[in-house]
Amino acid sequence: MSWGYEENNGPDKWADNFPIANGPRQSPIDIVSGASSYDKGLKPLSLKYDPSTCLDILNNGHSFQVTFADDTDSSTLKDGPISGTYRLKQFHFHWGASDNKGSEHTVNGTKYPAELHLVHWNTKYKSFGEAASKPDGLAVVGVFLKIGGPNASLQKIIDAFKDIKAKGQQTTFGGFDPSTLLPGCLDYWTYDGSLTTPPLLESVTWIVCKEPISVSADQMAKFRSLLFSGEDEPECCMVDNYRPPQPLKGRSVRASFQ
Ligand SMILES: COc1cccc(N2C=Cc3cc(S(N)(=O)=O)sc3S2(=O)=O)c1
Ligand SMILES: [Zn+2]
Repeated sequence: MSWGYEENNGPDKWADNFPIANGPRQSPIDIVSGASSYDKGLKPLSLKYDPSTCLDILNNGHSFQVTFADDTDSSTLKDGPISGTYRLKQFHFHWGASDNKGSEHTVNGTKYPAELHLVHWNTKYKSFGEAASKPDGLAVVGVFLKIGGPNASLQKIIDAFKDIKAKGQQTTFGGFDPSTLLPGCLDYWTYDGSLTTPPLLESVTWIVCKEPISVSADQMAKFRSLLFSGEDEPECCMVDNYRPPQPLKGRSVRASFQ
């Protein structure tokens, strides 16, 4: 039985096969804004994405992800809390069965209906796979989604859902610019954490944007039409694919803004 988000294989069971689930720097966390400390040494994020590096969109049975060519420095994250150059590998989302839950990080206990993760790896390592096991190997930019007007950029992604409804389905997805998914203000919180799904590796510098982007209720309903299940299996809607907040265990959360 592989990991998932059901009662019998969900977040409370992951430690059985992935003991790091109870480690010292697990993600996500609840961000208590009043407890975060403004760090004037934090630089603004430098995100430079090249739409021509966008390759395909895949339903991996846990979420859907858009994958990028990462053999050059065409799509990168620099500055912010990190040093060096991190390359964009993929982005994906987590969301709820209803609009009152779905995000992984929470802010003062508030859950958003969804959360976008843009996954980058440190080019001081030879490959994504090698970087994923290093304490400074990955940097994930998290962006909250809140219910509001329809999001034209998200609609391009939603239009591809018909080709990736079931687990394992994939289709080409080119020319998409992920910077169109970023909020206007790039103020962020940052802390040392982990992957929020197995293998739960403690290799992530988290960069969580304070400002959410909008998604309409109808667009959120389209996310919930995707399936965890494969095309030959009983249909199981892809919803509530989020891990709840984990213990802070003494970590500090820094803010790039006052
Ligand atoms: C060898 O390490 C590998 C190899 C291939 C894929 C992965 N990944 C698995 C889970 C996972 C969870 C992420 S999240 N929700 O914290 O942003 S990002 C991510 S991943 O790095 O794509 C790790
Ligand atoms: Zn994620």
